[in-house]
Amino acid sequence: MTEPQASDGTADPAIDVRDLWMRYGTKDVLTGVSFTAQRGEVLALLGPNGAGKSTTIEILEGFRTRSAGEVSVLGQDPLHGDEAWRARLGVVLQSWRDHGRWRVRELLGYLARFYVPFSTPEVQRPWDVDELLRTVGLTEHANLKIKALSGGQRRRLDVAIGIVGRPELVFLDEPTAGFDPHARREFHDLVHRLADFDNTTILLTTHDLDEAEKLADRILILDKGSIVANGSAEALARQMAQGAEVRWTIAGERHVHAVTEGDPTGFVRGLLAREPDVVDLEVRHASLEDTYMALVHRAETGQAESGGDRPETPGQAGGTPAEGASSEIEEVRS
Ligand SMILES: Nc1ncnc2c1ncn2[C@@H]1O[C@H](COP(=O)(O)OP(=O)(O)OP(=O)(O)O)[C@@H](O)[C@H]1O
Repeated sequence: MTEPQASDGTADPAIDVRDLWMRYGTKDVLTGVSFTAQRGEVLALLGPNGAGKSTTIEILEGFRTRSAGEVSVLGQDPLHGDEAWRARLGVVLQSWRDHGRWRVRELLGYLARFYVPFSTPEVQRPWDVDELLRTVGLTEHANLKIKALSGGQRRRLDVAIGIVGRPELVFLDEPTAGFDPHARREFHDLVHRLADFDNTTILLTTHDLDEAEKLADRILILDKGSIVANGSAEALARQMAQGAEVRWTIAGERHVHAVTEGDPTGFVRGLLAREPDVVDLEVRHASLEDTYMALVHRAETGQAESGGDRPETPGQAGGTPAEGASSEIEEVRS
């Protein structure tokens, strides 16, 4: 795919949002959101319920009029996007329940035809329907009525509908809700394929942090209308100084040590040199869930970027790296 080049020779970002504000009545739900997505990047937009994720996505899709700020999506202001611009976008909404009487292949074939006029030498539109059915794992269900599909199959169809026009940018709102683990794995492979081979830019929302960590090049955390974190899962963990936790057993006694800075390998090497009887050695890095909980907690309690108490992150049996705020701490647990 040929990418548009900016005057400085770099590719234009697929999404460029600057100081975006949204007010519903007297309530500000977005208060100065800024971020970009480069071509081929996979971004996960995370945040608690009501944080403003759907509002942000709907503004980018051109379905909602913003109160203030600058927004460019594939080089266009979404408020003025024409049909040709819309044909370059794919949208997978949280759910839609019409077309129940249509059959799967029939509906995809019908929708595919709308994209024919928007085919270009670089991007041939639409996607071949049988190939698309194979890609999303619906070949066996191609002749079923849509109302006869299971929830997960229906979600695969939603994804197929979103990408049938071979979009350059796809918005996926909680795409794998209702997927079984196998379908989820297949969907993740599809996202990687779209991003890596077709250079498709993907912005997804999810409440599944494991999914965000697996799929996203970059994670944006939105809380109470503003972006409180923007970076890879590793960068966010570093930003929160959430290092690793080393656990081991000596003579039946369990030990835990938090390494809050740098690579835990040095600590492990020293430990093994010092204690030849170590067994059951484990190194556990902070999960995205640890980091997410810490970042949202920090944003909501107004703690400063550096310093302040590090919050406890709930739901972590046996403690988290964040709890061992000092690398001097060494606990013994039996
Ligand atoms: N049309 C509307 N009119 C008034 N308030 C709205 C409207 N749509 C959303 N809101 C409010 O804006 C805030 C952000 O909602 P939004 O749906 O963008 O959040 P979200 O992050 O997508 O949440 P969730 O994770 O629950 O889907 C919420 O407080 C919501 O009540």
